[in-house]
Amino acid sequence: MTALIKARHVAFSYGQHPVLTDVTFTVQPGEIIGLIGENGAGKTTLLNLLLGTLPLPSGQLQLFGHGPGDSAVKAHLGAMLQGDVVLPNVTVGEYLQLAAAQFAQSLEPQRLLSDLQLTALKHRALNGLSGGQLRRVTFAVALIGNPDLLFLDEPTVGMDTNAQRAFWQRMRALRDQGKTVVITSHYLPTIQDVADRILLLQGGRLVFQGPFEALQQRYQRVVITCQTPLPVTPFGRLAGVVTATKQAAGLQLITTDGDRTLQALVPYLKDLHQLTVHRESLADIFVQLTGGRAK
Ligand SMILES: Nc1ncnc2c1ncn2[C@@H]1O[C@H](COP(=O)(O)OP(=O)(O)OP(=O)(O)O)[C@@H](O)[C@H]1O
Repeated sequence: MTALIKARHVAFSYGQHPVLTDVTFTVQPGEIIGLIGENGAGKTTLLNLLLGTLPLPSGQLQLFGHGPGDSAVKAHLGAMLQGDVVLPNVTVGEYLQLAAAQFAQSLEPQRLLSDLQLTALKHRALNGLSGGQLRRVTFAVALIGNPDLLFLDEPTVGMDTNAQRAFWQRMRALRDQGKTVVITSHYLPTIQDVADRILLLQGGRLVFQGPFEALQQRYQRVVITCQTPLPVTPFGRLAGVVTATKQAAGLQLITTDGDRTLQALVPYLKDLHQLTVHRESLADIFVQLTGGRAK
C-alpha cells in the first residue's frame, strides 16, 4: 500500500533552538495516528510542517505524493489546530458556509451542524461562544470538506465531558469510514483506545512508533502485589523482576516481563494471598518515559 504521508529525516529549528531532529515515519491510508509527547516536544511544529504553514528547512515530507501546502493536497485535508479562529460578528452557520465554499465537494453544513449537535449555535456569533463551543465549531470546520486526511491538535481541550464523548465517538466513525487522522492529545487513555499507532516524540526525536501493544511490550512494567509470610530476597531474583519490596501493605514486585514473573511465582503460590497484577496504561508509560517531568 502506498503511504499517504512520508516523512524522512525531517529537522526544524526556531533560530538556534532545535525543535525536531531526524524525524522519519510513514502513515498508511486509514490509519489513526496518536502523536504524543510532553509539552514542547515538537508535536504542533510537526503538524505545521505537514500542513505547509511552516517551511521545511531540512528533510522530505510528502502527503498524497505532493509537498506540504500543495493545492492538490489542500482539497483532501482538514485541520484543527490549537487556537480557534474568531471572526467578529460572523455566525456559526455563516462560518461553516464560508468554509464549505472552499471545497468542490463539501458536506452539507446544516447536516453537519445537526450531526455534531451544533444546530442550537447556528445563529450565534463566533465571538460570543464559550471556549468549548468554539472548539466544537472548529472541529466542524475541519470536517466540512469531507477530508481524507485530518490533522487534529489538542481537539478536545475545553470541551465538557459530553462534548468529549461525542468527539471520540465521531473519531471512531471516521476510522470506520477509512479516514486517516493524525491527532495530538494529552488525554492518553482515549488515544490508547482510538489510535492504531502511536508516534512518541521526545525532545524533538521520534523515540517510538508502533501500536500501543508494542509500546507496552517495550516499556511496560507490571506491578504484582500480594500478602505473604515469605522473605523478600528470593522474589528479587525471579525472571523479569527489577525491584522487590516488602512493606506493611505486602510484597510488591515490579517486573518488565509480567508473564515470566507470574510463571516463576507458581512454586510459591500456596504462600501468596490477595495477588493483584496491574499492567501500566499509556499514561503510566508516558510518565515513566518522560521521568514525570513537566516543561
Ligand atoms: N514561534 C515560535 N518561536 C520560537 N520557539 C517556538 C515557537 N513555537 C514553538 N516554539 C518552541 O518549540 C518547541 C516545540 O513547540 P511545539 O508547540 O511544537 O510543542 P508541542 O509538543 O506541540 O507542545 P504542547 O504539548 O505544549 O502543545 C517548544 O520548545 C516551543 O517553546
